[in-house]
Amino acid sequence: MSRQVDDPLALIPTIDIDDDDVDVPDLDGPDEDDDEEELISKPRAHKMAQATKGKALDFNDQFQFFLDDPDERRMLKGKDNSDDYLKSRGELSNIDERIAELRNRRKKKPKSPSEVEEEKPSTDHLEDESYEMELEQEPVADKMKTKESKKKKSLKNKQQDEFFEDSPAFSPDQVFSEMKISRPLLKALSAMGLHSPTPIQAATVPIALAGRDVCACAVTGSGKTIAFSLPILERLLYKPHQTAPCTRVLVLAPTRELCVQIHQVFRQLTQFAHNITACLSTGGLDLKSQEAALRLQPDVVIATPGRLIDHIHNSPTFTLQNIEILVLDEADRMLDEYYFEQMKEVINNCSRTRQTMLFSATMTDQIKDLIQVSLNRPIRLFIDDNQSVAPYLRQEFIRVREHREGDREAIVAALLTRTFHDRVIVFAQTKKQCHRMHVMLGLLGIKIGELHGDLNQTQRLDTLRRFKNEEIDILIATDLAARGLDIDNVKTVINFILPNTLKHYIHRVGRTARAGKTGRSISLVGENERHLLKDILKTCKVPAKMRIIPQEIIQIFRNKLEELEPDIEEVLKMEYGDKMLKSCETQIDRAERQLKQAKASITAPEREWFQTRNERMKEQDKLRLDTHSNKKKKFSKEEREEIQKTKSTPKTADDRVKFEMQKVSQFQSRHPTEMKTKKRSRDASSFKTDLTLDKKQRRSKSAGAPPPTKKSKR
Ligand SMILES: Nc1ncnc2c1ncn2[C@@H]1O[C@H](COP(=O)(O)OP(=O)(O)OP(=O)(O)O)[C@@H](O)[C@H]1O
Repeated sequence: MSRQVDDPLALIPTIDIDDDDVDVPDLDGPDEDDDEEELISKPRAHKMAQATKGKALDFNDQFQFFLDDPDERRMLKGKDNSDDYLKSRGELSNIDERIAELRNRRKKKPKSPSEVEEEKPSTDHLEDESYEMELEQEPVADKMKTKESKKKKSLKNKQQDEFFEDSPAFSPDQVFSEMKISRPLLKALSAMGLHSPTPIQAATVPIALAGRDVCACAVTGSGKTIAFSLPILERLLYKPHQTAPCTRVLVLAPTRELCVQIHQVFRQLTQFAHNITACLSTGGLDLKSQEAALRLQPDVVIATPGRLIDHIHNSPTFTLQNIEILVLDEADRMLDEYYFEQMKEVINNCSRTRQTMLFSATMTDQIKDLIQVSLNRPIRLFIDDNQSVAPYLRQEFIRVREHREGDREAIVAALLTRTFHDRVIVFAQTKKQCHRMHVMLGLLGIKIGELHGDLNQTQRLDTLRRFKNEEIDILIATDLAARGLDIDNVKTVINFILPNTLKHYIHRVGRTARAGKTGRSISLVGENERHLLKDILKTCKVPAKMRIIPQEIIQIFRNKLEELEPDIEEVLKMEYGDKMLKSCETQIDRAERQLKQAKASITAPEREWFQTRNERMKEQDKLRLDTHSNKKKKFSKEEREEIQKTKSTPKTADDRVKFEMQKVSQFQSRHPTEMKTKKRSRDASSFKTDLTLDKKQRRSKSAGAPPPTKKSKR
């Protein structure tokens, strides 16, 4: 391993990423393509484990996060959050029971030739060269372009260098006991089966302990959570609060699932340090019990931005004024989408003397703006370049030919029934497609669960729990599951469609090959996605593979899925009926509650929010990918009939893929070249001004401004 501390522009290569140096296990074995289906079967998996044995000494294969935390389950209080309640309402099991019923009905029929064929083992074919050829075919002009952009980049890097400081050298062969960490934490690490720090941990802990701001970037699954948790806990242990208890640490993360996971790591690390308290504050969990927990002034709060802002404005005793350490985990994702304004609000509410640590597996330009304004002389810890996938990830691609886009569902069905039977995450672009594939693959007899934003929090956590506990083999998810989730032993990630950007791709495939383990990603690539494929291939350190599934197999699965279509429709229709019924019941419940409150003349105080209703709706409209708006549009009779007609015509496999593609391209046109648009940089600079103003200035700014808009009623 080499270190480049004297070159301030360079990344700190704690993991050497040159092809020559990386000890990548030979996942391919002998180049016998016909044996490919064995790769995931048990004997081969064992072989893979053997092959990597001893090559990833930084990681402990045995370590696991706690899966069923009683405290988190307690948080899921109230009827919305009780498993039993949902089961009694049939919400958790209904869909799977219906699928099972329809399968039983089908089983009674004799097997069709397609079913016989479907059960035959895979004869997929793997090729190396095709994509290499593709790279060779790149026009010279492209290469020139790359050189040019490198030049620009180095200029920009120069400017950034004046801002960043470099990390002091650290020993890559350290063990935790050699670091300045207190006994209770060392004991906890040892109980978790962790003995030596990963490179990002070895680099971060001493710097963070010295109180410096940190900007860290390391590949997915490299142990970033413990990298920031350890110094935080050490500081809390070493420097207990002087006066009354108060919240001293805030960890912000983009998804509720990720917060739950970080909370679990804190609980594990504090198992021998009972005086440190950590509390979750995320949407979807019971508001009242969270308020009660926050009133106790926990040392650490782990939160998603939205719910935290709610507490800042509506929980009287809760304040961020005493925050000593702020962690922004998966910071780039939080700046995307709906979190932009909310991040501003949270950071502005934190004490200005805080230490800030920013972590991400990928860096964007927008995040660099955030770093400039919210971090103070940060130390830059870039363990890998910011476009790396995990070192032991094997990347495969399946070409979807032009005019054959409708094959995608059949291809995924073929992969899951013939080759990749368990520990697989399939990513789709939309919630609708996720749900449809749950039904479709369930009807094929696959034990599957879905994870996306249309589910309530209990359902989301329950699906995750079932997948972690291996009660289901396949998880089908949107990008909600792409960030930060650490699920043990995910063998394969399948992209039904390539995601919006390279960054999204890196995070998706980062759900496998974690903590020094091996893993595989398989992405379906159509003609429209070739530009992103090229970008991916440029970043490949290990040659990518092209998987070819024989067209006759795909056709068999297409026929099979067409046969299943009436059953899929039936399940979806039944569900729609249930949904309508449930929505009526909810409305009745709400009306009854309002009536009761009116009678008792109790009106619950309205909750405050930092934006007015109008501002919020405007922001949501701006961020929406489709043309649908919050404002109710009045349609003419003809328009209504037309909408009804398109809604009722059954969609074909091609239509569905087109819809998915449309979503991807809507995102890309909204974020051309990953948020480098003028509009976005304007947004970022406004962020800059807002953040550099101190509280007094902000108050006088809003006093001088036209009518104050912030702090509206929610
Ligand atoms: N020092 C260590 N030794 C062995 N295993 C470790 C160590 N630190 C963390 N791990 C393991 O690494 C896995 C990934 O950790 P973590 O989720 O923090 O990664 P991450 O870098 O945050 O990933 P992502 O970018 O996807 O969020 C955890 O399951 C944990 O088991």
